[in-house]
Amino acid sequence: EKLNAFKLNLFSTTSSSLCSAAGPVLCSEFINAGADTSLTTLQWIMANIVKHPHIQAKLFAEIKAVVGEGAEEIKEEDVQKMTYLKAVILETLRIHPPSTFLVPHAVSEDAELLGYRVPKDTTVNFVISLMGRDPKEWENPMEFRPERLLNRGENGEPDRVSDVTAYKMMPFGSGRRLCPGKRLALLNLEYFVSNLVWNFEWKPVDREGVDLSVKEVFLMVVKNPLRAHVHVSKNQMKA
Ligand code: HEM
Repeated sequence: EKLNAFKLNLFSTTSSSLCSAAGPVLCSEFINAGADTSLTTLQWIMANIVKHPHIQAKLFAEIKAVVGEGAEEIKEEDVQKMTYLKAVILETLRIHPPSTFLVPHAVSEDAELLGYRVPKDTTVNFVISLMGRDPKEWENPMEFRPERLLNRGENGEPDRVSDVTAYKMMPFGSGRRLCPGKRLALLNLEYFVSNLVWNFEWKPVDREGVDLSVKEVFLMVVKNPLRAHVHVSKNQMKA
């Protein structure tokens, strides 16, 4: 309890006092909550990219359209222009959020949810791993189709990623306890995935395919770690 109270104080203190007094606790908190979740998600994304060559090709084409031929590294500012990349990452988080549950939440006053009465102080758990696969919300939910998360741009405007992560799927939670690392995590994933696809061509190992079975070890991880043939991309050979 003391530690939790301390952590709460941490988030409300000024950055200068954070640096001097509470920096190490904040850092370890962020490393614990941020490392495995990000790494697990990266594995799921790459597994889906290897399994679906047409998605890898479309991603490569988008990257090329943004950076042009011969670029060595995809930079932070480049990924902001890559809408399909963002949709691939979100589509992965829809089907494979690393966490099954959110941390338990509670209602601070009597509430009604979908016809159910939820009395004040009741603990509410969200099974986010099922939300993204709900056939009432998602057509053919187990199909990996990033396009479903894109809104077509009108009057020549570029496509946009639909903002569904707060209600139809919640890989980062929602509300005031929303994952504070959400933006950092997405940026990291966008950076890694774009560079991995730009610099290498990923193919499944012959006859093995890609196994998307899940293993629950606190997080929902890839049961049989991804094995793939990795080739230096033609683009980099030319460069
Ligand atoms: C793909 C990567 C990540 C996913 C899917 C993820 C997901 C989540 C989820 C579901 C929660 C619970 C939110 C809720 O109950 O409403 C959470 C909390 C948290 N996350 Fe993340 N996270 C990721 C990356 C990160 C990173 C990179 C950091 C830090 C740098 C981070 C720091 C935290 C912290 C400190 C909490 C606790 C917040 C609180 O209790 O109020 N996470 N995350």
